[in-house]
Amino acid sequence: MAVFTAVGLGDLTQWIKQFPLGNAVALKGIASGIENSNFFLTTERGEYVLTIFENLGFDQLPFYLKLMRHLAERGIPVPAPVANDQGELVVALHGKPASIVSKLEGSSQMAPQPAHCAAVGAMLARMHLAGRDFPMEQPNLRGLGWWNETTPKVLPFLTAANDHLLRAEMHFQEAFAGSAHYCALPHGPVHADLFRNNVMFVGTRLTGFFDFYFAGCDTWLFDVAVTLNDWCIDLDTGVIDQARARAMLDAYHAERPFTEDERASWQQMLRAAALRFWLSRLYDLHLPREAELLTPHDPSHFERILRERIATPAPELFHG
Ligand SMILES: Nc1ncnc2c1ncn2[C@@H]1O[C@H](COP(=O)(O)OP(=O)(O)O)[C@@H](O)[C@H]1O
Ligand SMILES: N[C@@H](CCOP(=O)(O)O)C(=O)O
Repeated sequence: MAVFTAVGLGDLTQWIKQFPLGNAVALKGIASGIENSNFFLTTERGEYVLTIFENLGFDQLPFYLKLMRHLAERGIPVPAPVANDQGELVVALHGKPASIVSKLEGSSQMAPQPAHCAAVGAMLARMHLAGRDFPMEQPNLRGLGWWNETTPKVLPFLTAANDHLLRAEMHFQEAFAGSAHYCALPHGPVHADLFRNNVMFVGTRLTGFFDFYFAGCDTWLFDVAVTLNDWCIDLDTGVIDQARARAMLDAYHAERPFTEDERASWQQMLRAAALRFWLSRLYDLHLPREAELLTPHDPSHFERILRERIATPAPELFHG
């Protein structure tokens, strides 16, 4: 159950009038999701998703919603936020920030084939390019600074072997972040959490990216690494599936060619992307906040991926 704030159709009768959507005619809570209260909302104008944000505040939300609007206006299939009569994308509902976005068609593809991975790679590259002229700046709030803050908080819960792994990897990533190759990486707005459950498909047709609430400005390669570490692996072992990885990387490269600095940074970035989710899962498991993570994700999944990325050479980022 992921409706933390109860809302009924009656609550929307007056509230919805500030939006150019006509009357609300149906509202249904969405059971999946772990962070916010989400509802499918039908109005006289169509199908939408109403989200009440349980953890993010009014100050933080404009970055995410304006980024989604920016991308939608440039033809990237992402939920388009609906502005109210004051031009606001975030408005209060039951005292919490809320927004209405367009509903994407399709469903998540949890057993992707190379064709799905190619579609995700191509769209990710198009999304990066479309974000180049987005004027707002917000760092990736789950970047190196957060890793440095979080590491000492989770270390007391770790085995000796994992304590060693985390300290050693943090050391390695600090050095990587200071390298000349890293400093030359192309960057801009990134999704930063483009897992299988955050993309919609109808068959092999990609119909949308959603859940932009970890987005921020970071290297594009980090986004590729996060995405590949979820879409192109054997989930039991963390080992990269070569066919799916090749399909994703080649499709990305065809839309936005990778650079030599990215090639030189690829293995390190796959490790960084694994570390990021190992750390957040450790944090959420051992130091949970209220109204979050009803069932914490398993940190050992990303510990396994990190060990695997350290031990095994990465597939070539691009040929030639
Ligand atoms: N714009 C959208 N269009 C269609 N379905 C959506 C949309 N946004 C969310 N959903 C549905 O709601 C579910 C929960 O959304 P999600 O963003 O993952 O929630 P949370 O932020 O709470 O984790 C998704 O799995 C998806 O099925
Ligand atoms: N993808 C992250 C958790 C974020 O959850 P989401 O439902 O908001 O995508 C993980 O797997 O740790």
